Amino acid sequence: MNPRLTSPIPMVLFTAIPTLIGQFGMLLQRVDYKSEKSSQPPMAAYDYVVVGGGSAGCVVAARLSENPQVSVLLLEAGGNPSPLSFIPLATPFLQNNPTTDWQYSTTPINSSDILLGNRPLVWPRGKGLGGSSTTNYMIYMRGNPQDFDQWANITEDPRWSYANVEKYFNKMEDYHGRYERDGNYHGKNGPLSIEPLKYAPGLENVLDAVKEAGFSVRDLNKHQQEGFSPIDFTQKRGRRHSAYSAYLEPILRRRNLKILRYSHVTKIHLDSKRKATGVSYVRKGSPSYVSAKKEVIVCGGTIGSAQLLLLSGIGPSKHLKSVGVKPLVELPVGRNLADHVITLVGPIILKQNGSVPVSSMPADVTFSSFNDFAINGDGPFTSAMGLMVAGVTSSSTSPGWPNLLYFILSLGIYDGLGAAIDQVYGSGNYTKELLHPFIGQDAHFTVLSAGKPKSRGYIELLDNNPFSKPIINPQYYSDSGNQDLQDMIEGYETIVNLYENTNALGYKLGARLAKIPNCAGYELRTRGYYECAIKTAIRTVFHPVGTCSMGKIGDPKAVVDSKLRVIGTKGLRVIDASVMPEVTNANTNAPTIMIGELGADLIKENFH
Ligand SMILES: Cc1cc2nc3c(=O)[nH]c(=O)nc-3n(C[C@H](O)[C@H](O)[C@H](O)COP(=O)(O)OP(=O)(O)OC[C@H]3O[C@@H](n4cnc5c(N)ncnc54)[C@H](O)[C@@H]3O)c2cc1C
Repeated sequence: MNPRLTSPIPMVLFTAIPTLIGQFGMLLQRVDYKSEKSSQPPMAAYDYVVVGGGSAGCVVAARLSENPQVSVLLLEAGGNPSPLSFIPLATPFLQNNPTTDWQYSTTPINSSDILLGNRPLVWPRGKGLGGSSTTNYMIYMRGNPQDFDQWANITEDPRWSYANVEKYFNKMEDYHGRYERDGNYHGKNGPLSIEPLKYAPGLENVLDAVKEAGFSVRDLNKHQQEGFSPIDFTQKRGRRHSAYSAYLEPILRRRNLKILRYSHVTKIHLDSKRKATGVSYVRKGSPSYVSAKKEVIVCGGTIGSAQLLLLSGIGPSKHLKSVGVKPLVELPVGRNLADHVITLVGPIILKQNGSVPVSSMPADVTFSSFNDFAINGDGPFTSAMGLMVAGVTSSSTSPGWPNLLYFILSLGIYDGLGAAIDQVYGSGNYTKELLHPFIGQDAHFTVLSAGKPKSRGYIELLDNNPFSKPIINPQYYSDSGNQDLQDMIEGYETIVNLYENTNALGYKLGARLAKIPNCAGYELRTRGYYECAIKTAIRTVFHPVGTCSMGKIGDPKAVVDSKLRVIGTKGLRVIDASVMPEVTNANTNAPTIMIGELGADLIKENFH
């Protein structure tokens, strides 16, 4: 037993934290809601109307309004980022929280051999300025160069090749990460601050094991190749640095940029020539309309953008008719939904007869660690869920192009950890019960993800009410060749070897994978066991993309062209994660911000 994990903080108090944070968040939001009064009412028309102030929307609004000659309106359904969002340690409490999150869930994942079967999965999406970049885990990863070359192939537009998008990554970065001294590969002086991992008990053991297992420890953002690395985060002085902090906060007083919060856009209006003329929105309960003189730019994210296009009559006509929306433009909106499905490998119990350094939220929350955070931007408060190492490897089907993604978490098991994980995923009491026998033990977990999944899901409208949550069916593991599952099994084996068959972790720390009760019938460390474990707790790592995919005209999957213009319309673009035709083998915030930068340049081509 590790005494740090059976903290002196009474558990009743600790497990009450999510509720307290929820109540506090509600209070803050009430104040923020009341404060949303425009000193000047919005104008009747703007050159550009941007819908959604998330990762991409903040970039687009900021870059377009750099030109004082153009007027820009940004409409965001939520409010300002919650003050809690700046504290990385509080990240898990921002999800599934009505003040910061849309609280979407999927259709029930139904398969008889899935323990979480017939249960919808929680699908968090950030609500408010900064969007999901204000609620995410801040991991900074560009993706593999081949991921972007794949987009260039699909669109037949070299703008999306890595050779071209690299300059946009450099433009957005103010890089002070782990590899700062490693040449000029990263951008400096861009708006988005990137810092190295600051709190990671047990990191050296993992890095030693990685090398023993034959992998390199290398910068995964430098022409991504197989390997592992301590994670770089979008933080500034240890605080979250979201798209809001990076792009909008510094320009809030710009005169040609109007931001309206608590403004939910309900419809895009198209004239008889399919030109976008403006949008309807509901601001603090009151309906309104605003005209767009040049363009409407939809940045509502993978769910929000698809939903808004569908509500506006852009999508599969059969579906639109079935929910009472008049079809105007036939496009596969909402289809081609790709996401990084995950399994949580663990708990991996470390050293049975003594303790090793691991992070533990109750023990980490001390006055002195808070001070360290407030004054130095350092210490446990900079850490979200004990995240410390990321990795990418190639399965046997994808040599030379990594298609598996790993995140290693140092997380000792305290009473309340299982409930915190269940809160994030909406997985009932599954994790709480799984971890209960191990309370007080040092542990790691690995989030293992199919980084280049073949399975595709869809988003549809439930009805024609813009405030109804859409139907989300991710259809994980539905690919015809069963490739996603086979890749995940290989990834599982990689992690078990890393922990159990290396000196640094297996021998010195006695790392052992704990068995999942649901898979008791399978021998541990067999493919049968891995398959059972993977299917037992299917979850997301929150990277849905592709519902407004870009492609060349005539491509049956394409919703926007390579300039991100909605096909068959005028004056209407989508710029956000939904346009990725294939997900990158990486977290999706960095590529989405890059899409915002490149997309803004595409619009600027028409400035003169
Ligand atoms: C819990 C979580 C953890 C994640 N962790 C990471 C991570 O560690 N690293 C990483 O790189 N990526 C991570 N991601 C993914 C990444 O944050 C997203 O891919 C990225 O933020 C998507 O950006 P976006 O602009 O497409 O959408 P969003 O950032 O979600 O922005 C969409 C915005 O539009 C607004 N909106 C939607 N509909 C409307 C409407 N009708 N009217 C007005 N406004 C509207 C929303 O409120 C929101 O502000 C995570 C995501 C989540 C949810």
